[in-house]
Amino acid sequence: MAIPMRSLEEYDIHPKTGFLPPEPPLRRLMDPYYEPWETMMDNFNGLLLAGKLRENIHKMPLLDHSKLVAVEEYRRAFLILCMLSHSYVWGKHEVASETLPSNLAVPWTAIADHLGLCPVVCHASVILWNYRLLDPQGPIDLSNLTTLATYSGSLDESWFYLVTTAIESAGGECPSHILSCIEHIRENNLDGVLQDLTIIRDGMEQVNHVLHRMFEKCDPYVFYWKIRPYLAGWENMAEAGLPLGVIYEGVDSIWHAETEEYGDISHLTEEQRLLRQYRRYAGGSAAQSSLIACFDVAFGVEHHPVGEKKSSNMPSSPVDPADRYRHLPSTRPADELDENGLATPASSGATTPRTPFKRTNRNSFLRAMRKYMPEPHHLEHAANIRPFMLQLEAKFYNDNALTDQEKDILDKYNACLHQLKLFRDKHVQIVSLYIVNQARKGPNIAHGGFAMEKPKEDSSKKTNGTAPIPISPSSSTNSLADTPPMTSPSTGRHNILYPQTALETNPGIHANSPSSKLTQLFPQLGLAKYVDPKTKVVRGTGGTNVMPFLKQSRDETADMKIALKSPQDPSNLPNDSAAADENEPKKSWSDVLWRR
Ligand code: HEM
Repeated sequence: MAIPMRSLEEYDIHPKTGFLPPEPPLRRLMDPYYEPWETMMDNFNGLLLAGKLRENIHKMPLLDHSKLVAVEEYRRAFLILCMLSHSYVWGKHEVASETLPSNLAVPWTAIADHLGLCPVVCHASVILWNYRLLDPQGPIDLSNLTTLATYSGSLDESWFYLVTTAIESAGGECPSHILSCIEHIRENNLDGVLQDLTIIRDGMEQVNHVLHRMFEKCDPYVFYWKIRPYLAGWENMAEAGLPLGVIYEGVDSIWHAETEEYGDISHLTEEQRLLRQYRRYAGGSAAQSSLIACFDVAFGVEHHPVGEKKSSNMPSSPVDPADRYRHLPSTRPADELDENGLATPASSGATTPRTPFKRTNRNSFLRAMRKYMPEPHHLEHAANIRPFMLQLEAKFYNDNALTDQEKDILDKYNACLHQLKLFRDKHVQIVSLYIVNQARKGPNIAHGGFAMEKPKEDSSKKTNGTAPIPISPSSSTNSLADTPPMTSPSTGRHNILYPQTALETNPGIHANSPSSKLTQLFPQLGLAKYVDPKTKVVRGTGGTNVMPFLKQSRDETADMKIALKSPQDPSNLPNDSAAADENEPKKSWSDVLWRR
């Protein structure tokens, strides 16, 4: 018997807006109890700029999340805590903080648990729950959107988020039609299937149209050097001084005598207890978009570990043995130690939340990203559309008897895949421009692109052409002025200002930091590298080797197209992937180039 489908509500899908909530997110928590958070948000960019954010956060009370009622309030609170916490950890020209104070960590973790998320910035917080309509009656598109919060206060950052919000809106009708398509397949309602696929294809075309607009108002330089650093999480961040992640104060240190947890930890040393407070999370990435993941699930796109599968369009490269994402990483470094203090491979995945994954997605990075999507959005439970298309293909070859309507359905399925492939084509170009090029070129000027007065030169201390570090005395105890430099002059001063962008592989661990002691005790933890020093291969949010990964993902999408070849016509043997797709445009030069 067929398993009944979950309802749209259970997936938290709206028929028109998809994964975006149908009403714009709350602009403010109205309960005066939460005023300390909202007041911080009123002054957020200013405090960060003035170097006063951390000290003001220290003065904030620890608020009880349980006074939040509606899910909209939880989402607003989550956005606030994402903004404050990432700014707290990364600062502005401050040393990254290994500790998140309890007044952020405790409510953030509880709210994340409530929403089925991890306490770290994610796509849902900055894209789905971070917009306002200029005209409340107007559409959710780029002519009518503005953001509620940004880290940098820049229009480029707003545009980066809003393009992505507008993508979610443009494809908003697709998720409900994916579910109805599956329902229509079960009912053998082929008119319905064709209609659903047509709507999905049109939505995807709109998605691609919006993605092209990223270039208009988001400057790649600003993105890479001023925005992306704040979206970084604390996984694979040894170079930034966070080899073990961040200590969530008060979260994993509250032990209740009546729970088994208490018995578990009573024998632990102080260091082991400290280690248990560290959490490691990937940062925010649109790879956490439920919409794109839902297309993959619907069309049965198979993703593999990078390099593992030879795609028809790409030479196979060896699986990168240094890629942390060959296994699902644990979010707590302590989980990687067995009782003897030895590291064990992290095979189990997230501690928050646990999700069963469908086998079509064998790429661990993409699977890991699922735990940064709101839990109801996981469509893995739903059957996908592909098995029906494979049935049609088999019918064609066995009986040579597809009806015109069945052929139309296959064509539409291919057309949807083609749109997804076009999306990934354009995305590869974007990443090349916004990340790879920026990382390779480095900042305009060595100290991070800031114009500043050249100090009087002391010829005896000249450092091979790099400008001095622009640090003014600050009241912050964590200011860079107080600490020894993290890099030698030859490795580039910008890494001191933007440690998240560091290309070299020396762990930037500070003397006397909690992690410096712990990494001596547990040297096997926390020193993962994210750039190959020889090739300078740039890795993404989670240590993925970005370009091979994204190109493989694009090719895996194209490979799913089902081309019907006439068995009578030998010139039409498989491999002519364009033949089945009436919508396949002529290859552009960039297409040809990207394929090389
Ligand atoms: C300036 C714009 C963008 C940049 C620089 C960018 C960068 C990246 C990077 C570096 C990755 C690799 C994984 C990671 O490290 O997180 C990635 C993956 C991904 N991004 Fe983007 N991205 C951008 C915009 C978007 C937008 C607007 C979307 C739409 C929702 C999107 C969807 C995805 C998806 C779905 C993946 C996973 C790989 C795949 O499914 O093929 N990205 N992106």
